[in-house]
Amino acid sequence: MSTKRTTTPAARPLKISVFGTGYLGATHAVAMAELGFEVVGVDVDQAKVDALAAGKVPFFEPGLPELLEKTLATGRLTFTTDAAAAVADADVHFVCVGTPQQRTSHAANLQYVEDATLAIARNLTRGGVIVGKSTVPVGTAARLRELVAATVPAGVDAELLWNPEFLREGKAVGDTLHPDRIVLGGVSEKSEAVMRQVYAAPIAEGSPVVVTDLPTAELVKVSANAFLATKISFINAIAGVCEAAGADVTVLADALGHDVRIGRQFLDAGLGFGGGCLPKDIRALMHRSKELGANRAAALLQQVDEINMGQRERVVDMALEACGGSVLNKRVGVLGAAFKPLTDDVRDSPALNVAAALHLRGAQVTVFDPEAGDTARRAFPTLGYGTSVDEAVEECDVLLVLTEWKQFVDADPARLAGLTRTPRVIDARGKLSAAQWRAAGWEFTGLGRLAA
Ligand SMILES: NC(=O)c1ccc[n+]([C@@H]2O[C@H](COP(=O)([O-])OP(=O)(O)OC[C@H]3O[C@@H](n4cnc5c(N)ncnc54)[C@H](O)[C@@H]3O)[C@@H](O)[C@H]2O)c1
Ligand SMILES: O=c1ccn([C@@H]2O[C@H](COP(=O)(O)OP(=O)(O)O[C@H]3O[C@H](CO)[C@@H](O)[C@H](O)[C@H]3O)[C@@H](O)[C@H]2O)c(=O)[nH]1
Repeated sequence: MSTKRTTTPAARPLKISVFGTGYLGATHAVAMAELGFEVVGVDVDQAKVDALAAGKVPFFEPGLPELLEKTLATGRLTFTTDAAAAVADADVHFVCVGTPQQRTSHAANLQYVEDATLAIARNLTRGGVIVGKSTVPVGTAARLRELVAATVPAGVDAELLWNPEFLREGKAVGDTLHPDRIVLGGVSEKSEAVMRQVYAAPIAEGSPVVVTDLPTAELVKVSANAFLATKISFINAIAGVCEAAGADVTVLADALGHDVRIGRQFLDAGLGFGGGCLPKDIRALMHRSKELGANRAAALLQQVDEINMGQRERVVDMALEACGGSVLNKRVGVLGAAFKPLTDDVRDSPALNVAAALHLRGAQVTVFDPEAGDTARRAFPTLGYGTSVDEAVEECDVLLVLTEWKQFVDADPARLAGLTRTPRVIDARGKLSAAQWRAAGWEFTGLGRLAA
């Protein structure tokens, strides 16, 4: 009996294009190359592409420069501004471009996502999978699908699916290589198989895969950020009660955190959330919820946003109070400019908002941040900047700790006290030891920690 042998051609390794090489896209491109794929990163910003191609990460992200250098050396990773060439050669195309907040409506600006998706669709010469990773309002992917269908050249088989990203800045490399979940929205059997190939390594490690429809995938992402934001605003609201009642919000948060249903993470009271994600994402969800008539979600998020922004005003008021009602001509030392430690990102930074508000009231502000000095200076060129903790502290009438970099938390309060005009500190992130600073002669105020 003769057996007919069917030979399946060995699968060609997938080639990947990544559109947008900012905080998300650069990390994703490097991580995909680290996983063994041939990757091309595409951006409209020539300077960014040149820097990455030369092995320089244009922002601060721990571990990324080393991995960029390593993957560039393999020859698997390249960067270009030539969308057509990048698309023609790849099988899977990730959309990682920005979705910033629109100035007036607070809705997400989807222009970049549309442009990048269209650039991919227009240049597809054979079948391909377009994978949305940017954070978008629910309903966007379905609309993009129609655009793609109307744009791809005749006979080309293109699919669009949504695979939102949950990485944190400062931990972006680890989060990308070892995601705590992989959400795939709107896949077909074929594109699901392709995505399982892309994420074979984390799936083998145990990352759960959630396969769902497009709207659910889009909403998982913004709901995750909305929940995190709500948790922070919750603890900040409770911090207000603690202050009024003479309780300590840090001890309270620790006690709450022992309940596994609540958990300790994202219960750090203080200056509140900022950055390129949480603030804009809750506002975009607020806007979209109203459009959809889901007014309760919009009302809840409005409160979350108001509580959060109120924390910045509260710290400004505390600085005014500390200086006897006015900061005019007072020297204010500010430790921290980034929206959180381990990043140089100052998008919607609470620290810089507070520094700028005090500057506007006539204070002589000196800001120091170990990594975000340059980005801060570009965003707020009129503020004063120091190059060390000492320079920010020197001759200050009040010191504000606005981002909890380890070097600020570990600083020696006794030595710093001697540099000031008046040793008076406001700990807006709740990470300093009140007892230690007081023992070193500082007048210490912390949000929600009056009793500490
Ligand atoms: N930063 C994060 O931690 C993070 C995490 C998860 C999700 N996200 C989401 O990812 C998206 C990107 O965020 P980001 O922080 O990386 O923004 P970013 O501003 O750092 O980067 C966006 C990049 O896209 C480029 N770009 C714009 N139009 C383009 C086009 N047509 N083709 C190619 N490149 C183009 C820009 O030049 C820029 O380099 C947003 O939707 C954000 O909400 C961000
Ligand atoms: O207990 C806490 C925890 C955080 N923050 C603040 O919250 C903000 C956001 O922090 P974090 O979530 O760690 O930063 P991002 O890198 O912006 O990451 C968020 O936004 C990303 C973009 O959407 C998502 O991918 C991540 O999952 C989500 O955590 C920062 O200003 C923090 O200082 C607090 O005030 N208290």
